[in-house]
Amino acid sequence: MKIRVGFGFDVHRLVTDRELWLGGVRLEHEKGLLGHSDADVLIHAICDALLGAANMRDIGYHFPDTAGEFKNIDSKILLKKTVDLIGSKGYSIGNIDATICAERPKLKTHIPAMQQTLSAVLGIDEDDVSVKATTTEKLGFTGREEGISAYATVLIVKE
Ligand SMILES: Nc1ccn([C@@H]2O[C@H](COP(=O)(O)O)[C@@H](O)[C@H]2O)c(=O)n1
Ligand SMILES: C[C@@]1(CO)OP(=O)(O)OP(=O)(O)OC[C@H]1O
Repeated sequence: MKIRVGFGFDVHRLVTDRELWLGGVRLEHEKGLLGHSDADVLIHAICDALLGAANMRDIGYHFPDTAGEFKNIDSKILLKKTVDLIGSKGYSIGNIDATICAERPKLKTHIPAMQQTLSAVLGIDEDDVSVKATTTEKLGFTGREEGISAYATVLIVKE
């Protein structure tokens, strides 16, 4: 059995007049994340972690932000495509551990919905998808609520 680890990181800017999508879940907030897609920063970090683990470049390589087909796309679709990409190299997902850095909104009550949504798209147990949240204690761009960042670590396996 081959076991590989991967790491992903992403940032998107918070702006008015955009929906806020995190972990495949739409949250009520006065601002949303700006991007070519729905800008789901958590899903993008997970996609990059999965692609990195399989040594298959990154999200922008497979889904360029210059392509009309990805404009405002639901990032859950990109996540499913990413699972299929690593599957084409024989890999399946062991587990995922991720952290969202956001001053606001409070995310703790939404974490179970994110875990449920992500595990369904990924085709793995909810117990294998960990999502955590932290503020950055009002420091930096996340602390000033200019943006939200996310980090993800994954383990993938090939029998
Ligand atoms: N957007 C967020 C940020 C944090 N949480 C929860 O609060 C806990 C404490 O956060 P600190 O940044 O002050 O350490 C954190 O462990 C999360 O449980 C949250 O729900 N939403
Ligand atoms: C997802 C893609 C594609 O719609 O666009 P964005 O939503 O701008 O997100 P980013 O994290 O910059 O990653 C790559 C992209 O090509």
